[in-house]
Amino acid sequence: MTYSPDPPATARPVSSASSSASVRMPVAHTEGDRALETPYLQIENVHKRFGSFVALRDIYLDVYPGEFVCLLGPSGCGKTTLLRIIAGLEQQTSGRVIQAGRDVSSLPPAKRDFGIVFQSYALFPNLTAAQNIAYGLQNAKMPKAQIDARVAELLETVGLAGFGAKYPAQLSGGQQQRVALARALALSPGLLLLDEPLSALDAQVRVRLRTEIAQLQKRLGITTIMVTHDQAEALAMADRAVVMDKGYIAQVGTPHSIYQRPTTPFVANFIGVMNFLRGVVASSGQVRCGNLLLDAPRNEFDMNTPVQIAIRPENVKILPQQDAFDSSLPNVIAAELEEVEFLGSGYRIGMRLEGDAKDLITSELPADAAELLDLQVGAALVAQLPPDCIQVFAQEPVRA
Ligand SMILES: Nc1ncnc2c1ncn2[C@@H]1O[C@H](COP(=O)(O)OP(=O)(O)OP(=O)(O)O)[C@@H](O)[C@H]1O
Repeated sequence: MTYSPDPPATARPVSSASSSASVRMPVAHTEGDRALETPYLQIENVHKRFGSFVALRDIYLDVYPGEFVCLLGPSGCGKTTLLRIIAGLEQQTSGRVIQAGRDVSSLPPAKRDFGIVFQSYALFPNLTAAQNIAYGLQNAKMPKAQIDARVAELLETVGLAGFGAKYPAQLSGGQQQRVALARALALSPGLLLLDEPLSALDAQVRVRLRTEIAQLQKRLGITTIMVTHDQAEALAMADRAVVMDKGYIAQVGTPHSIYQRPTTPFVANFIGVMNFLRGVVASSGQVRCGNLLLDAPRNEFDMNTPVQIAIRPENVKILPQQDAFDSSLPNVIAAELEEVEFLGSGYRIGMRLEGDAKDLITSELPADAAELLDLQVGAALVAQLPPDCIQVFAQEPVRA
């Protein structure tokens, strides 16, 4: 599945309930060619309250056949609640869930068409791997010979051929999660729901399994929605990520577009690392941060509007000392090295800008570039903030 890197976003209507909330914008739901397709799953204006607490508001989302969508956001933003509503494990306060053209909004989970994997494996401890996988097939009254063949096929699919007779306690966390995945796929559901399926695993298994799940999902072509709070996981696995904040959708897009063009400081700060510098608009293409006048992309803000400019650490360049005097280069600034962190493949450094802004700016450097520099704390550095790598946002609190 391919998406254009800079797709035209289509917007869905904002409900009357949301029109009063100026921070909530119509959200982009589909990208590129997919906007012309019929969605497999449609979330229409879903709201969820627990008592007086609003857990979800104005949720519109279209998920396309075969798509892998990640619901991503900080703890408590509502991603699990949304997944549970899609499964029918939680009832929305209002709004509709349409799957394969069928309104499933009020159907119990058993009447819906999905397989689900939870964070906590949730296997029956007294059943073998094969029996766990066979469980739903037996309930569906499939003949035994067919069940045996299907279980063998599923064990093979999840890389556990030969492990069918083992009990959960005899399997590693990663293997148990593969069994849970095979069980979720057993009845060939139309939709696969994954609720933080990797978060209980150690880092290495987690990375291996995420690649395997993503490959399997593509091979099977099964429409998949995964909840995660791990942005690296979402960026690595998803066709599209849905970034949520405090019960609403902050941005939907390909991992690439969300990383490169976050639409709010919250998204910019949540996905990857972002430097922010506060300032005021000096002209449509310039922002003044303290005594620094920085070139920035043209923006729509009025003169003197308080704004913040954002730039990713990997885009902050460290220049040779002599370039400090090269007036043809834009946004060259003097800084003092304050922190050095070795990342393995390179270094992350923190620099205090000279002048009255005194902000701390982070830069990431490949090891070979860093080795040419004097990375002693207190060293004078010359940094550059390339204007085409800068985004200008309204000044609002950065929430993370
Ligand atoms: N049954 C419930 N009763 C009351 N409040 C609830 C209930 N379930 C969830 N909430 C609240 O709704 C909000 C969203 O919860 P949810 O579990 O969807 O968040 P999340 O984004 O999945 O967070 P986490 O990553 O920590 O699991 C939270 O503030 C949570 O406390």
